Amino acid sequence: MEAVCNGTAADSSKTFAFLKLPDHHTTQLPNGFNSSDQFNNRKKISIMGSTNNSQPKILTGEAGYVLEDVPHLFDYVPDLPTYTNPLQDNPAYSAVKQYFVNADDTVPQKVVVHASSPRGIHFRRAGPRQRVYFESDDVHACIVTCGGLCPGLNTVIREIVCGLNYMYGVNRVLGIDGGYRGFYSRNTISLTPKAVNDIHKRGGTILGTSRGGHDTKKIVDSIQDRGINQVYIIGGDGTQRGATVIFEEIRRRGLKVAVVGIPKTIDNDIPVIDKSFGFDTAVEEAQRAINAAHVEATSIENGIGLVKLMGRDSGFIAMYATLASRDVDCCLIPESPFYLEGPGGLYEYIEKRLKEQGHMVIVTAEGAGQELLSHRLQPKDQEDASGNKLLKDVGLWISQSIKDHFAKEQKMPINLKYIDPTYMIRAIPSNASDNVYCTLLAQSAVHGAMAGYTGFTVGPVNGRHCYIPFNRIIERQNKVVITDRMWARLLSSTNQPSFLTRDTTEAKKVEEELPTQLLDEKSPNS
Ligand SMILES: Nc1ncnc2c1ncn2[C@@H]1O[C@H](COP(=O)(O)OP(=O)(O)O)[C@@H](O)[C@H]1O
Ligand SMILES: O=P(O)(O)OC[C@H]1O[C@](O)(COP(=O)(O)O)[C@@H](O)[C@@H]1O
Ligand SMILES: [Mg+2]
Repeated sequence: MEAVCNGTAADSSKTFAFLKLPDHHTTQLPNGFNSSDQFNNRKKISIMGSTNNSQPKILTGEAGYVLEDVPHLFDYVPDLPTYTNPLQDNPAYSAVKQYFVNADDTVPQKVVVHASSPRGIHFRRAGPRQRVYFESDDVHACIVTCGGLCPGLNTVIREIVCGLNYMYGVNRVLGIDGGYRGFYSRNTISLTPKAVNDIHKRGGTILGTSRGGHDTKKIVDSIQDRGINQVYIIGGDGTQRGATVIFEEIRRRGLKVAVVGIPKTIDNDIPVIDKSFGFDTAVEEAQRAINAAHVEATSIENGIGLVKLMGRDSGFIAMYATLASRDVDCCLIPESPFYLEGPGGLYEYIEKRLKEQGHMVIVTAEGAGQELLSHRLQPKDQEDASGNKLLKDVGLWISQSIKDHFAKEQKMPINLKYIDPTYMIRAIPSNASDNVYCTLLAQSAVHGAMAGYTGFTVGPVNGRHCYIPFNRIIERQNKVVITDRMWARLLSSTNQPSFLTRDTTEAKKVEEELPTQLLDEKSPNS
């Protein structure tokens, strides 16, 4: 490959721009975007952020244009050579009109606009670049999977290995065994296209996973000792937090190591991206549990089928599974507080439904109603090894509460069947659409690392894959907004009460708290 040496932030002319945008720090940044792969129309753009610390890298342009950019290796490694991208000689790409994404391509976060709207926040478009910052023979990549299982993990692993090999001729890829702690306490696995050929057909992760055990210093020591220069980290919100501190430590040490996050969350609680891999599969598989609950409920007098689905803080799986099924009479999610007793409560609704149709199906997300049972079942505030709050089993609690209520004064004989398919759902392989999605995620991740970007998570924003800075991924959780039309669609489909009637002050509080968070964002469920 032909090597060209670029100037870097360190040796560029020091132009500083001071700007203030809502929700971001005002910082100063040397105007170091002197790579051919950066903005060509640089004159129009002011830069905010910092190239050598962990402040967001924000560029602003005309008409309210804002680019929330991702770090690049040349931000802190001086005199980096670049190479021609081997993709241009790849037969698979020979018929493609434009191999490489335009260096100026960015993707808007907000697609619904008015004539007078500012252009708003954008992210750098993912894809292959004309020049790469690694020579194929020099790449030594590693892949790690952390957190809970999710359909599609093996597909992402497979496609990173195959993408690196088939597109960039990279032969050295290590699998880290058993999550973050595997960096320093376990053996590694050599990953070749042959070794990963069939793994997408299996659930789980061939690398193993774990919670807890994140020791940043030991992890980066291990990366440095092994000579790894591309780190692909697949995991949820906790994992992306871990990836952020690994990236910061790598930058502090001045290492030429690209750190790339691939978002994994079965319950879709990662913000900014359209949706996470495994989510479609989970919604589809949840139908089997809901169908079983429906069959049980309709086969017996006053049958109630209750299904608990994943979703600690975000009720997307429950909401979409309910909307997809049409057999569900009531969906309970963490974002929408509910109550049992009195007018407008769950008991009243159950009684009404049983009288009307003789059966009913209830779907609850695992995080729903936690405030109602916070003082029951388990001693309070237990955590898993990663520090996630352990939830009480809302399914068991609701089952018992409903049974007790209808048994009281022999009110009404009911037959309740409780189904918890959590681990059966998350252990299956991904479905066809998630498999395609995983391929795009993995290939976008590989293109980004080869192009020298680092400290980013990859994911689709309004259908286009983007490089999103870590801070945007970890700053908040994606949640169902119950004042959006999607939740209204659900309420009108199930005819369940909104549970906002008991106490108008409670209702008002919910309204005040929830809608504003997404006003400036694309709401994924609107
Ligand atoms: N704030 C954090 N800093 C560093 N590592 C973290 C942080 N939060 C979680 N982790 C690590 O990330 C890994 C996965 O986190 P976890 O919350 O269990 O799953 P998920 O990534 O699916 O949310 C664990 O090894 C955990 O130690
Ligand atoms: O029993 P485990 O392995 O801790 O996993 C249970 C948790 O994993 C999940 O499926 C996913 O959680 P993460 O996104 O944090 O991995 C949750 O819905 C559930 O509470
Ligand atoms: Mg998590």
